[in-house]
Amino acid sequence: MSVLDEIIEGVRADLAERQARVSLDALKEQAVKAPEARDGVAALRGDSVKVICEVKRSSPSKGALAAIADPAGLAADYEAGGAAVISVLTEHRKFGGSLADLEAVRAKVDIPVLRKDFIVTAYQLWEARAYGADLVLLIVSALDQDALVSLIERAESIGLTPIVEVHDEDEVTRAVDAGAKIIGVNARNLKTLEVDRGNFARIAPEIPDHIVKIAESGVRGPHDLIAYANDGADAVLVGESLVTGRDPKTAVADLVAAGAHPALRHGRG
Ligand SMILES: O=C(O)c1ccccc1NCC(=O)[C@H](O)[C@H](O)COP(=O)(O)O
Repeated sequence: MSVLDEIIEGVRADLAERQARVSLDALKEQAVKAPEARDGVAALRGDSVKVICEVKRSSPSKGALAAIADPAGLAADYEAGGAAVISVLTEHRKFGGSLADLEAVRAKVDIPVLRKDFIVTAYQLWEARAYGADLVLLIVSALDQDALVSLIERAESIGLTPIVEVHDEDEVTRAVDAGAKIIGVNARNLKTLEVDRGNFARIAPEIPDHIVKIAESGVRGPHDLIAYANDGADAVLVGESLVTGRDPKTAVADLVAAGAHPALRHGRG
């Protein structure tokens, strides 16, 4: 069984437990009362390379990264540093996250918030909206094509912006065919956990111009952002280097400043 399969097995078990406790109708009622969704596409477009900053306590590849007792406080630091979007890992078993983290972060910041999880059912989309998410991650390799198409449509119909994650050219084709407006290319192979920053450069040319392109994983500092930007990234998604560093606000500000450099502006916006 691959790491991704193992994660999804745990996600499905936890999901079954939540579904037994909270009906879909109750979630829908909660979602109706949630603050209106913020525009995820608008937040990720523009002249500069945008920075998505992640609240990440642990990971299958690295184990414990940071305790993060106050996820909302960390998100506020990210926002003060100039983050465009906050990503909150809500998966619990491997990443130590929760829907409570998502809710607390969304209540604290004024920028869009991504529910980063392993979404396999529409119930999780309603959960995302009920707890305040503006964007959700949909991982192509975790879904068959019918499920991908239907989850993108459902997400958009309830006000969520889907980020569709790919790892190779075939998955780009599937994401584009399914109607993705934002595609994230993950440098981390979810089967081997190896990070290959060259993955973005190989795959990005296959993504049509009108689609927002995010380079996910492996950003250690401004030099990696610049490399991804030169290969066509509109945004980068950064977790580990921010949660393990000493000063997240300054680290984000450094990335944002690098992303705003006029030399990166060609062809963007
Ligand atoms: O981070 C992992 O080890 C991991 C393993 C299996 C599935 C997903 C995983 N991470 C999710 C992510 O995509 C990253 O958290 C995100 O792109 C940030 O990456 P990084 O800056 O390298 O922490």
